[in-house]
Amino acid sequence: MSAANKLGLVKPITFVTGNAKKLEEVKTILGHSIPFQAMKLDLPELQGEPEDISKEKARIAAREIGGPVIVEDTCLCFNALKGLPGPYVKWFLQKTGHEGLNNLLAAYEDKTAYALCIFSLALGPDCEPISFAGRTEGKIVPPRGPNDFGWDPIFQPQGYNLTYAEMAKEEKNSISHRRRALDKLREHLCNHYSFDNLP
Ligand SMILES: O=c1nc[nH]c2c1ncn2[C@H]1C[C@H](O)[C@@H](COP(=O)(O)OP(=O)(O)OP(=O)(O)O)O1
Ligand SMILES: [Mg+2]
Repeated sequence: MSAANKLGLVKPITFVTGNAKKLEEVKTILGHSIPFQAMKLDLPELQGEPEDISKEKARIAAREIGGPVIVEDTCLCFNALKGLPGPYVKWFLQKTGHEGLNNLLAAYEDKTAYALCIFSLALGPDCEPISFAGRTEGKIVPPRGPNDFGWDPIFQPQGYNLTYAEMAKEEKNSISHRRRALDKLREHLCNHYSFDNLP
């Protein structure tokens, strides 16, 4: 789409999340490529398929903010468990910790897993959200590395001997589920919108 056909955004996009670590990564990955502001809100933890959850989160956030929003929902999916715990990993982590997540796989040979991040963009309360998914393959291992962010210590991406937690931040951000989803979101936004009219 040529520059003339791009829609000029007049309201800044708000990234809505209650998770400071997510925000830190999103800021680092997007840099100044997309102007956005952040709003800390605890959105409901929904049930269902990952993309439906992310879209519904965006609808709720757009109603709360009354303008353009992005949200994301992150899943940790175990292949032996057909994708579970998936979107429910937050509760498994909170209640059973890294050990409990490892134990879930004790009965299975297959320790492979993937990290899935689905961003959804809603331009306003009455707009249908669009989603952008990023996925990184790996396996579940006993925890190694600093316990800074969620399940990072137990996820070892394919092709690496390090867990996400052991990797330098730039290295995680270069291959992560979040990075891959944000690459798609950034491309979509840059192709369709201009940010020149923003206050
Ligand atoms: O890169 C990551 N590395 C390690 N752990 C991660 C990552 N990304 C999310 N996580 C954790 C946070 C939460 O325990 C669960 C996702 O749940 P999820 O609902 O998407 O996140 P949240 O409630 O913390 O923030 P939000 O307000 O954006 O919903 O996985
Ligand atoms: Mg959440």
